[in-house]
Amino acid sequence: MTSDTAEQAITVEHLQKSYHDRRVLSDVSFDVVEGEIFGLLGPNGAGKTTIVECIGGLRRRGGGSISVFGRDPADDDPELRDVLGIQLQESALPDKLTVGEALTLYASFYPDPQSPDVVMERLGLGPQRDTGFAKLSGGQKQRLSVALALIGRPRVAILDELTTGLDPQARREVWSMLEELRADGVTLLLVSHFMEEAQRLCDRVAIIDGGRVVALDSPGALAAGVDTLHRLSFRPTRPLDPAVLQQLPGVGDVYTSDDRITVTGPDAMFEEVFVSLRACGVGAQRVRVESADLEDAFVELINREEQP
Ligand SMILES: Nc1ncnc2c1ncn2[C@@H]1O[C@H](COP(=O)(O)OP(=O)(O)OP(=O)(O)O)[C@@H](O)[C@H]1O
Repeated sequence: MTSDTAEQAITVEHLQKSYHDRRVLSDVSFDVVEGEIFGLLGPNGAGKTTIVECIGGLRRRGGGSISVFGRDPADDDPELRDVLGIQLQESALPDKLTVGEALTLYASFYPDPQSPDVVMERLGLGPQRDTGFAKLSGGQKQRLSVALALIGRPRVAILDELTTGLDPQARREVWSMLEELRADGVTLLLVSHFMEEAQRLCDRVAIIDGGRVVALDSPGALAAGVDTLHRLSFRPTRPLDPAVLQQLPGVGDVYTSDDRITVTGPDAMFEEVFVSLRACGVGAQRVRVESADLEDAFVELINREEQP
């Protein structure tokens, strides 16, 4: 967690980037405080990878400024390489290079690396120590790319869709590992499409859409922003035409799945729904009520952006 005395790990101000005259980042600003897990969320093509590649010094920005612990990634400063670990969506290594060799090689680039054995163990790659890169499964390649990003004991690690392609158990193991890293004071910048991941891990998230930051806050605060939205679901005791509920004041969506009906809307809709059910002579069984979460906030923010 962050403390009052923590310094800025990453500062991005008015970042702009175009590819062949097409503007993909128009004006992106945010900062990541030392020791926090910061998430970048957004739909496909929003510009998240471009942002992290500019921060990692892998892409030249078109405008604005970036600082990583006071260093500009555009300067190709060798000290930056020692403090920053980056795992990208698709990393390719020579087919025959084994997991053990790759980690030993990468460890040799850094002044104070972690032991390849420890990292292999932590990421469950021990059994693949002597397996060549081409023979690893998609999830094993993913674990290896995370291991390579962390081997140099970075102060800040950028992880782009690190759990995509991992099975649920491996995903949870990686989450625990990230929580341990945070406890060790490592700053983490995650790009993710998994709202559950962001909600569980991130201290703050920026939602990116169309090359801009459309919201930035803690997952809880973003969810609270759409907290007027609730989801009521129940099993009707008799068949019910969903259109009856759809026309009630305040009701947003009504959908049926298996034998359940789900209705979304503000607090005030509950009474309307139950009065209407009673009027139709329909009872409600196994009633569930859920409040908005980060995913609801994400969908609402992106929809809002898409409206003319
Ligand atoms: N090398 C490139 N040349 C031209 N256009 C590119 C290049 N890389 C990315 N783009 C475009 O820039 C935009 C932003 O891409 P980017 O990969 O940063 O998005 P993203 O938010 O990471 O997407 P995703 O969630 O799908 O990974 C997209 O429209 C993409 O097509």
